[in-house]
This record gives sequence, structure tokens and C-alpha cells, in this order.
Amino acid sequence: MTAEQDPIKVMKQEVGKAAAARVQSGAIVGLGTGSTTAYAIEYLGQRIKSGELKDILGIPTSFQASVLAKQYGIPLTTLDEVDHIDIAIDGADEVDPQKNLIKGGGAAHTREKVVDALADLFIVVVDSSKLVDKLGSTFLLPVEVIPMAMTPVMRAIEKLGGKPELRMGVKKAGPVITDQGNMVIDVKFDSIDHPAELEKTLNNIPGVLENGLFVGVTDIVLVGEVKDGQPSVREF
Ligand SMILES: O=C[C@H](O)[C@H](O)[C@H](O)COP(=O)(O)O
Repeated sequence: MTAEQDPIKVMKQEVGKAAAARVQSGAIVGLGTGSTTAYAIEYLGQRIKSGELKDILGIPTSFQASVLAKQYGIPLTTLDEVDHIDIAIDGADEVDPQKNLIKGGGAAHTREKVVDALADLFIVVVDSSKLVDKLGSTFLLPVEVIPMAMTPVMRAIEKLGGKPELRMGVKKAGPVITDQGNMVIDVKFDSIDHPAELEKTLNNIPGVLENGLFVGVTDIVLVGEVKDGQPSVREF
């Protein structure tokens, strides 16, 4: 790694490459969303272009993933056309020691959960800054909500001890709108002690489509690190 390189970017590239290297010819691949997975999609495309990988079909988790897949020459399919997903590669905003996740920094967690949970092998790709002892310590928990239910859902979240805020657009006036046409409420919880319970409780509030807690879904976490200026990838 050179002194000019951004270590976070290098970690994301390395981990993306390592995940793409695990895909085998003939695989149906869940394509995650975000800046880290973008590198995995790019390297997957390179392996297809070089002829090393054949007969790959991608299932995108977002508009972003489908645009990238088309850009890098990955043929796409849908969940209506296949009966399984061999492997899914996706990023995360936080990863705890039990491999539970917070996702949704890009407002894509609803489709991501559908695809990632269906995969026979779900690989999470993160740089080391995403590792936490407890979920919720560095990142707000995203909750996708249908627009007409925004206010009652926020009240219900407050009753659970969360501090909700509507996610606003950047370079766009007004709220972020998801690929499904909904809104995202980011919630600060003082402490997420029981993620599995909270995941279910939040999804049980009428008007909530999906929240960003991914509990018991991950098979492998690939972590990009830089030690003594040298990038490496470790697995847990
Ligand atoms: O909604 C977005 C996703 O859950 C992303 O996978 C997550 O936010 C991580 O993205 P990044 O790799 O850009 O940090």
C-alpha cells in the first residue's frame, strides 16, 4: 500500500476481491449493496470477462447493485426464475462477535434481507472499522416504514426506548425514498441487548416493512485490515 492510498478504500477493495474469489462457475449469486460490495461486483465482472467464471447469474439487492452488475457484465435474474441462491455477498454497517449485523446505511436492507437470508452461503464483507462488541454502538438502526405510517411508527419506537429520526436526502430536498417507495427511520437505542427480540418487535409494528438487524443470517465474515501498511483479509 502506498502512502497516498486511503486505507479504508484499500481494505474494501481487498475484501471485495476475496469474496468474489469464492464464487464458482454456475453459481446464482446474491449481489449486495454499498461501497464494499461494489468492489466484489467489479471483481466478479472481471473474472467473468477473463473467462475464468462461466454461467453466473446475479440477483441484485438494489437499483445500485443492478446498475453495477450491468456495468461489469454480470447477467441478472430474479427470484421468480430461480429456486435457490448459492452465495450472497453483502456489506454491513456493524458486525458483532456473533456475526449479527446492522445493515441499511444505503437504505437497501429490505431487499438485502430477502436475498441474503435465501443464500446457501452468506458472506459479509467489511473493513475492520465495522467490527463492534455490541450492535448499535456506532450506527443508528434503520427501519423502513410505509409513508402513511411514519408518525405512529415513530411513536411506537419511542415507547420501545428508541430515538427515531427520519432519514433525509443528501442533494435532494426531503426524505430518502427507498427502492420500494418508502421512508427510512434511523433509530438510536442506548443499548441493543437482545437483537433477535428487537428485530421481531420492530417488524411487528404496523407500517414497518423491515429493519436493519440481521440476526443469525451470516455464515462468514471477511474483514479487510491494514497492518504495518500491509492490507490483508481475515475470516471469522
Ligand atoms: O443499505 C445498504 C447496505 O446495507 C450496505 O451493505 C451497508 O450500508 C454497508 O455499506 P458500505 O459497504 O458502503 O459501508
